[in-house]
Amino acid sequence: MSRRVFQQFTGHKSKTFASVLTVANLRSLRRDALFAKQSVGFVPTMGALHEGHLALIRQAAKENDQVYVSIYVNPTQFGKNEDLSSYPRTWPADEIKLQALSNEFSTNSRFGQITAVFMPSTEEMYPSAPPTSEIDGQGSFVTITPLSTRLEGTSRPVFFRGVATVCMKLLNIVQPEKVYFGQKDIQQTFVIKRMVQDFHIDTEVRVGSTVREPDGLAMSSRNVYLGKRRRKVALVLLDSFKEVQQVFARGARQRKYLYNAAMDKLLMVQKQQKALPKHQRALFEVDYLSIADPDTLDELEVVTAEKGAILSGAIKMLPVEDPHEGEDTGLGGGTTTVRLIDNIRLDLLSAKVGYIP
Ligand SMILES: Nc1ncnc2c1ncn2[C@@H]1O[C@H](COP(=O)(O)OP(=O)(O)OP(=O)(O)O)[C@@H](O)[C@H]1O
Ligand SMILES: CC(C)(CO)[C@@H](O)C(=O)[O-]
Ligand code: BAL
Repeated sequence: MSRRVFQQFTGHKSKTFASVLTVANLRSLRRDALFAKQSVGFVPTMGALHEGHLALIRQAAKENDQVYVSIYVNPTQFGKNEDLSSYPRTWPADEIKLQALSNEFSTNSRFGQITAVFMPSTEEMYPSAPPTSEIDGQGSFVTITPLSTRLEGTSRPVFFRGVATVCMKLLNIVQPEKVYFGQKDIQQTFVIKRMVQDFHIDTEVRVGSTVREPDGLAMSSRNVYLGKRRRKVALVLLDSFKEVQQVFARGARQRKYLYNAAMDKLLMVQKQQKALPKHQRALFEVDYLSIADPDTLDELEVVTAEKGAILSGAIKMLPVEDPHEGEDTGLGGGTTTVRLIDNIRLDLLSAKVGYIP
């Protein structure tokens, strides 16, 4: 929807943001901001915007004069058999959400303005060579090891190389005072912080809390693939974290007790689902469960009450079996495996009241 049509549709007088396609144009805007002594906060995304993204943009607008958002589905972070081609691309809906936010900010002097939405082409982002997703592919890459090789990196071996590479490019282009990432992708925040530190990038990394659906499921652009049946079972990962919170609140500190509390829950629900007829069940596989140091993301053998831990994991919701006529199987008809990640901060205070931080 064009901006004019949007205004007619909503009756709002919109504050305009520039949709920027090239590095040169983005840099020119950035120079204007610098000369005007306006601070810039930057929110990188892959689009298909939801409340998680909007919360990061709100945080950026509270802390900066100007907000730049990027929408770019970065090919190098997708493995060869991952969902690059089917990743949701929803620009008209994204534009409406950004415009609504922009209007909200323009009526409140405590908020900065969304100034630019950067939507580069792949030729613009990878100027000298076509991007590759091969593990041993050639190209100009940023690798942050060993952090990138564990947890998410085990299942997605090129993922963090792609993320670090594209974020390095984006940070070089935007040069924001602050850059915003979501806690939902916790390992990504560690990789980016390490990159910023090790390459002396002049920006502050800010991490926004995970935004959840009313029942607790972490919002994710990929949730649209789930459909009703898998959506119900998808909560099992968070439920397994709640089991860990309970045993931690009761005094368990050793990894094996904490780990087993989560795993028992996951295996129990898996068994229940397997026992159901094919047309009713939603099967899933556990990819990993991690209980890690909140400062380093190294796995912990013992979790102390003082320090706590980051509890994270990933499950794969397998394709919907025997869908019945008219069943809501989600975008893609239930044929795709949907990989879900989540994490919580495990600490005594929140464990005692079962709060999900
Ligand atoms: N539920 C959420 N709460 C807070 N931040 C989020 C949430 N979901 C995503 N983000 C953050 O938004 C930024 C852009 O993420 P991205 O565009 O990949 O969306 P996504 O929902 O994570 O999609 P995906 O399905 O690929 O996981 C990242 O910093 C990510 O951590
Ligand atoms: C940070 C990011 C935009 C890089 O492509 C992506 O990994 C994401 O959306 O989390
Ligand atoms: N939110 C992380 C982007 C990805 O899963 O590819």
